Amino acid sequence: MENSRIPVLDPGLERSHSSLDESRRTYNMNINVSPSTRSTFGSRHNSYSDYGDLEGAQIKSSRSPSGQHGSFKWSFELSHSRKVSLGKFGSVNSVSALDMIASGLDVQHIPYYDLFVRNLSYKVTVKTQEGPIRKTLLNNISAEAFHGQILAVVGPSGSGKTTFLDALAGRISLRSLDGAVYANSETIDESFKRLSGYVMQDDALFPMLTVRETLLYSARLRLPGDMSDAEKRMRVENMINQLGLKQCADTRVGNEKIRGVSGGERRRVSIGSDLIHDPPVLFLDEPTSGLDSSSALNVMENLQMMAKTGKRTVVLTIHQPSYRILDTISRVLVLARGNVIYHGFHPGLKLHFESLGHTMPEHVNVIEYALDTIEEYQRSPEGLEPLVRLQLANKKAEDMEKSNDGIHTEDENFQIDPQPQYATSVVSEICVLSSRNLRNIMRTPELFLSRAGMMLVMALTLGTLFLRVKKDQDGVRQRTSFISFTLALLVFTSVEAMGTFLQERQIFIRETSRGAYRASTYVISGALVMLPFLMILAIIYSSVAYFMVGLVPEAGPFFFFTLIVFLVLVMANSLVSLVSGMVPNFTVGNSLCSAIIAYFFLFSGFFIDRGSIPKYWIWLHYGSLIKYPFESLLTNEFGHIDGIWYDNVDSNTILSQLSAGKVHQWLSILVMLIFIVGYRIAFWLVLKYFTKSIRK
Ligand SMILES: Nc1ncnc2c1ncn2[C@@H]1O[C@H](COP(=O)(O)OP(=O)(O)OP(=O)(O)O)[C@@H](O)[C@H]1O
Repeated sequence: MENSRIPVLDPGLERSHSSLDESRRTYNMNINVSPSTRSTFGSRHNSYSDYGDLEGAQIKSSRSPSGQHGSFKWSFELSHSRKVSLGKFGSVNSVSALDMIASGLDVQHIPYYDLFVRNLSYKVTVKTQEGPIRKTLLNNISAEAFHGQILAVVGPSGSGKTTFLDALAGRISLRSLDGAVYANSETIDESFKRLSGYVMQDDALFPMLTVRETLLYSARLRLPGDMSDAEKRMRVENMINQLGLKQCADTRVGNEKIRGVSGGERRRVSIGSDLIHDPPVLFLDEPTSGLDSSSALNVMENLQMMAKTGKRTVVLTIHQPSYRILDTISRVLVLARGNVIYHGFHPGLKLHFESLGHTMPEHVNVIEYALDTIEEYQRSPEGLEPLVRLQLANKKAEDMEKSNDGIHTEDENFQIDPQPQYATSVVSEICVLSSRNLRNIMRTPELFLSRAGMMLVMALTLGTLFLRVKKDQDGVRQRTSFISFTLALLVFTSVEAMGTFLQERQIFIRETSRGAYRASTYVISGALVMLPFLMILAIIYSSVAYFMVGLVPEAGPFFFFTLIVFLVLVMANSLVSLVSGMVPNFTVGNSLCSAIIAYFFLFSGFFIDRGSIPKYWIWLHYGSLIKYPFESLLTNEFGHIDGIWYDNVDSNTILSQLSAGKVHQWLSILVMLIFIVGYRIAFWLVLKYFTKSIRK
């Protein structure tokens, strides 16, 4: 992308007088506007107050020079304290801010970002029957989005609305884009991504959490670690009020299967959880899709209010906005097949099309009319060409006018604030994510209880099949089979854990794409939360099966057996998590996991002893996650029962026949721990580098 700096206009403003009148709680300023600056006031900004963007004070009088130079007065009344917040608007504000500080005001700067898109193009390579071709998804787009306003991107289906939004939101690799996107005067980069929020079309939320809990977890992850929990809770309550969610604050979010809040409310929860950290720029992909007209209007009014009061820049895509929704939108960008058809205030659309000889019927929604006209052109032999040409001609005239007036809308004085990569520390992320995981598990006890029930049934089944084994040749075979089937059942029944991650994947992508937390803390918290549950499962299985079968009746071997069962469950869970990070859906994941586990079994040493495995397959024997628990459990059993078993065969002989000798049990545990850590690291790498929503 182009990285040139944009030239900036010397504001040419001079202050001739300023004062703070404590008794009347007013602040006054006289400003002289030089001839070279006048048109700045006449075009983009309507009055000096637009530069001020005051919060904590009420503008009393602000006389706009409206394209004239000369002197004008500006004053405001303090509402509560001496504290006022100013927008970041270049040297104009720097002059006034310094002046206000000198007069005794406590001036804060709020970061505002205006977006300037310049000649943005995006092409992808598409495979066709005739071979690969380059398809243009965005063609030379220029547009602006200002703080405090909503820019709505409209157009027929497939016109490139989502692609445009993705390009602005940093969801398309910058290397693949031609042209430039500036936030104030800086080209956007990773840092900009972190100060913007992105609300996807699908509401990826945890169905079992309530609205308040969802927003609170989002606040704890996205707001700075040094902010107190009470402040975070207050922010959540404000957000609930702002979004009109008070009625359903303690209702579960729900989804298609679980009864929860309404579609419109869910949409607002999504918006709230991406806005809780108060990003100055917000992108929303079809925030009103799937909503009835009143919910859609409600969402848009909330967004308009947020844009205005929080001075946020809102860019969203929308399909056919109603009359009332149009009132909430400041400017529109009409796209068709990746081209700009119109950019500006929506009432201007009528005039725009009239210049081509069309007449807009009375009482017709201007956007609907525009979309219908575009459809007509798309179907006509000349295609969109006349519309694109008209827009280019208008833009050229507009640019000329601006350059004659010496207007440069971008300002070099304000740059993107350096953003910390993550809001909170690793430890805090682990705590919040673990707490959220735990709450989700507790809210779905049936999942754990069914797994525990399955363990019990498995233990009883194997327990009765191998009931009270003897110390003879049959007993050796039965013990070996019991250990082997135990491992098979433990590992195969772990595959069901895959569903959890696959369900959460969209949430993970949504949250991490805006830097809510690290992939590593997600992996660690996921593993930590599972440990107590897996331990309970291991205890249930061991305490029933071990004594029914009649394995070594000593405490040491029993606890060792339980420990191995636990580690096998953890190992299988880690493997399944890794596979779930790599596959597109449960069916593929299930088949892949089953195939991997079957291979691990085949090469574990139970079916084919190590000596009989061909050399070129031996790596699979050592890579098998079953081999180590299998050998250590055999040693645990036969190593503790001395004496002759049958026909002069003792424990050592049995062990060497089964698994080439007694293994060092603690070494096996170490290897199992290495497997667990290895799978988790691989899972983290997959999440970090491959589970991204960035388009190339
Ligand atoms: N990776 C891609 N490869 C090829 N074509 C693509 C790719 N991504 C998007 N497109 C095409 O680009 C065009 C614009 O897609 P986009 O999703 O931006 O449209 P849209 O205006 O948001 O559509 P809708 O209103 O239906 O959501 C479509 O024709 C789409 O098929």
